[in-house]
Amino acid sequence: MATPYDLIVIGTGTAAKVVIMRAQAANWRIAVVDFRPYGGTCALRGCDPKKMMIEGAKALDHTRRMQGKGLQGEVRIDWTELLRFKRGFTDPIPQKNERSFEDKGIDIFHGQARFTGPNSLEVDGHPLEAQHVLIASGAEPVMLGIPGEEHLIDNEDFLALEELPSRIVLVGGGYIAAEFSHLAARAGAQVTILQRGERMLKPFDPDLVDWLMDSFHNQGIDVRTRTNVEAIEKTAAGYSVRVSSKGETDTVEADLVIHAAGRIPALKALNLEAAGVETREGRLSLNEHLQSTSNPGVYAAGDAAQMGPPLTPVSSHDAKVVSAHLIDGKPARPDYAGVPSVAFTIPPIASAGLNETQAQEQGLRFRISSQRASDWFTARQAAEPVYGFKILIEEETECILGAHLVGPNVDEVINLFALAIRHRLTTTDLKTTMFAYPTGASDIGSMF
Ligand SMILES: Cc1cc2nc3c(=O)[nH]c(=O)nc-3n(C[C@H](O)[C@H](O)[C@H](O)COP(=O)(O)OP(=O)(O)OC[C@H]3O[C@@H](n4cnc5c(N)ncnc54)[C@H](O)[C@@H]3O)c2cc1C
Ligand SMILES: NC(=O)c1ccc[n+]([C@@H]2O[C@H](COP(=O)([O-])OP(=O)(O)OC[C@H]3O[C@@H](n4cnc5c(N)ncnc54)[C@H](O)[C@@H]3O)[C@@H](O)[C@H]2O)c1
Repeated sequence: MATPYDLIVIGTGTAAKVVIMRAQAANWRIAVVDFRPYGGTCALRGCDPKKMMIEGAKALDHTRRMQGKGLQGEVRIDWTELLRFKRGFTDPIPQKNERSFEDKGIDIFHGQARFTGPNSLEVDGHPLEAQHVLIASGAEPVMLGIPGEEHLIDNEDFLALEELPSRIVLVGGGYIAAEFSHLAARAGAQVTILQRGERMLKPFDPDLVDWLMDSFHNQGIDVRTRTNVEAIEKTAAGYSVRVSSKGETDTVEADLVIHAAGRIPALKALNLEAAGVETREGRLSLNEHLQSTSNPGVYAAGDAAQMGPPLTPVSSHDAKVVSAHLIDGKPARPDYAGVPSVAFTIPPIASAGLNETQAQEQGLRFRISSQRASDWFTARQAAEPVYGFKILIEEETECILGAHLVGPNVDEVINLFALAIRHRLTTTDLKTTMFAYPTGASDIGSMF
C-alpha cells in the first residue's frame, strides 16, 4: 500500500526547495526524491561551484593586468587547491539539505522517480502516491547523436576534475563553453571551442560579444565558429575530435572533450505516459500556471518546465508561481520581463530585457545608446580594456527596454537595469538617482 502524500517533489534544486518550503509552511505532507546528492545543479554542479573557481581565475587575471602598474611577481592557479576551496562549500550541502528536510517532517527518498499512474510514482521499486506532483527535475545535456559522444564529460565531471589536463576541447559555444574556457585557459590549459553557430554566446548582444572576443583571443583560446562536431574518437594519447567547417573537415586532438552544446528538460526517466502528462517537442505541455494541460495534479517549475530561460532566478520565480496557484489557490502566472543574465567570463557579459530584434518584432519605437568605453574610468581603474554597453530606450516613454553590458562589474550593474526594466523606470529616474562613486553603477547616468 503506497503512502499518501499531499505533494511529491521530484528534484532537490532551487525550484524544488522553494515549493517544498511553502508547502511545508501550509502543513502539507511532503515526499521529496532525487537520484543525485540533495542540492540541485546551481549549488552542486553549476552557478555556485563554477563562480568559486572563476573567482580564482579572476584574481589571477587582475594580478596579471596590474603587472607594471604597481604589482610585481607571477601568480598561478593551483587547480587542486582551487577544487578544495570549492568543495569546502559544496561538500556539506547534501547532508545539510537532507537534515533540514527531515527536521521539518519531510520524507526523503533517494533514487529515480518514475510515474506508475496519474498520481502515483515509484522510486527504485518503492511505491508513492500523492494528490499533487511537482516535476522539478531540471535539465540534462542534450544528446548530440554523433559517434563517440559517450566520451564527452559534462559540467559535473569538469567541476570535479582532480587535475586539469593540458588540451581541452569544448563542444558548443554558449554559456558553459565561455565560462569553462576562461577558467581552464587561466589555469594553464590549451583550450579549443567548437561552436556550430556563427558567433559565441547567442543570447547576448552580437556587438558586445564581438568586443568580448578580445578576452578569448588574449588568453589564446582557439574559438572556431561555424564548426560542427561530427565524431569523437578515442586515441592512444587522448581523443580526436572530427569537425566540419565551411565544407572542409579537420580533426582537433584533446585530452578531454566537454559537452557545452545545450541542455534540455530532464524528462526521459519519468515515464510521463503512465501519468497522462503530455509533452510537445521534448517539453511539458503546461498552462499559464505551470500546471500540466493533461493532468491537473501535476505541476512543473524551473529547467524542467523551461517556460522561461533556464536560469536559477527563473527556477525560483516559477516555484513561487506554482506555490501561489497550487498551495494558496491564487491565479498566479509567470512574468519573465527583464530577467537578468550573466556569463561569468573575465570580464563578464550581461543582459536584461529586450534585444534589438525583439524590440523590433514587438513594433516598439526605440533609440539605442551604445559605446565601447575602454577609456572610461571604470575600465582604466581595472586595467581592463573590454568595457561597453548598449541600452534600448523607448522613444515615447523614455523607459529602459533592454540593457546589454560587458566589462568590469557588469555582473552587478545589470541588476539595476533589471529593476528599471521590470518597474518601468525612465532614463530620468536613473539619471536623478545618486549612485555611490566610483562604482560600476555610477556610469549608468552617462550611458544614455
Ligand atoms: C555549469 C552550469 C552553470 C550554471 N550557472 C548559472 C549561473 O551562473 N546563473 C544562473 O542563473 N544559472 C546558472 N545555471 C543554470 C541553473 O543552474 C539552473 O537553471 C537551475 O539550477 C535549475 O534549477 P532547477 O531547480 O530547475 O533544477 P536542478 O537544480 O537541476 O534540480 C533538478 C534535480 O532533479 C533531479 N532529478 C532529475 N530527474 C530525476 C528523477 N527522474 N528522479 C529523481 N530526481 C531527478 C536531479 O538529480 C537534480 O538534482 C548553470 C547551469 C550549469 C549547468
Ligand atoms: N551563467 C549562467 O547563467 C549559465 C552558465 C552555464 C550554463 N547556464 C545554463 O545552462 C544552459 C546550457 O548551457 P550550454 O552552454 O550547454 O548551452 P547553450 O545553449 O548556452 O549553448 C550551446 C551552444 O552549442 C552549440 N552547439 C550545439 N550542438 C553543437 C554541435 N554538435 N557542434 C558544435 N556546436 C554545437 C549551439 O549552437 C549553442 O550555441 C544554458 O542555456 C544556460 O541557461 C547558465
